[in-house]
Amino acid sequence: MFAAARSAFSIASRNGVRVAPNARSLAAFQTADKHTLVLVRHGESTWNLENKFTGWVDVPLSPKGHEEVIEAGKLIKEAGIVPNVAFTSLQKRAIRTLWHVLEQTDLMWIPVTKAWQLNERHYGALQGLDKQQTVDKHGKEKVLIWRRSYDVPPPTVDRSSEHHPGNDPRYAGFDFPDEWTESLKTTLERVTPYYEQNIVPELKAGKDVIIAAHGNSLRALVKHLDNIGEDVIAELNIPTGTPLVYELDDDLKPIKQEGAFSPLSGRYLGDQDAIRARIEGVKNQTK
Ligand SMILES: O=C(O)[C@@H](CO)OP(=O)(O)O
Repeated sequence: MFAAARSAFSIASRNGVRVAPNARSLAAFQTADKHTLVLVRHGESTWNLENKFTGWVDVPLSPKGHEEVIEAGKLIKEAGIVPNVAFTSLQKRAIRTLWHVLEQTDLMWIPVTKAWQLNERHYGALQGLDKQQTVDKHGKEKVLIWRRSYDVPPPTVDRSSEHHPGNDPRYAGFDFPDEWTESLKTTLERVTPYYEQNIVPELKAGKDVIIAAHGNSLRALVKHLDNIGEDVIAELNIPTGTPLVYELDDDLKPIKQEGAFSPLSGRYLGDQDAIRARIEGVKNQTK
């Protein structure tokens, strides 16, 4: 939405005041404009720094990660983007990322929803292992298949493992299989329904949305948004702490942005060379 109209719309809604004088002007509000969806992968975590498979292990941001996402918040503010609602995972590296962004944009008051469906992909029995040592043990090809193939999951953990979600109180009330791990495909199978059922209604209601999440949960989401093929998504890496801005049309289909890195339609905010270097860094975690 146009900034002024958007803020009038959201302030009036917030105060419970009737916003649009009649249904026709409300429709005009909603059709004359684009919907903005901002995706942010968390900043560098302590285990990104140590090069360990992380998945659902709840590690914090590193000092550099904090800096990255403070900068991400500033970039969102400078771009004039004013999200109305926010979503994140149950993991502190993404939650803290969102907090920094909302602080920098002076939007700490907007509604925030946390959902496990936006978590990082569960890395099964690889969680906690050093990525390079895993390459040395199993070979580069095998590890690349575990990291980036669409549907080959890493080895599972069972209920006796500290990494099984059944042993973590935050997942109480959710029923996970005894043998648990996730591929990008199964990650997509929980991210996409969550997006459709919980985030799409917000976008359709005229809200602009920010999602702070993870490398692989966001790979799943952009695969869905941009209809990216299984082979192509294997090559796609998402940099830490870098806002990725989608503009969606009335059917919530992405509108290709100028400067978008193919195959994405959204554009990254910030120094484009530095972003390319960050993407390369993610790729090279297993050389
Ligand atoms: O370890 C992880 O959970 C993820 C993201 O940090 O790693 P990768 O990029 O190897 O999928």
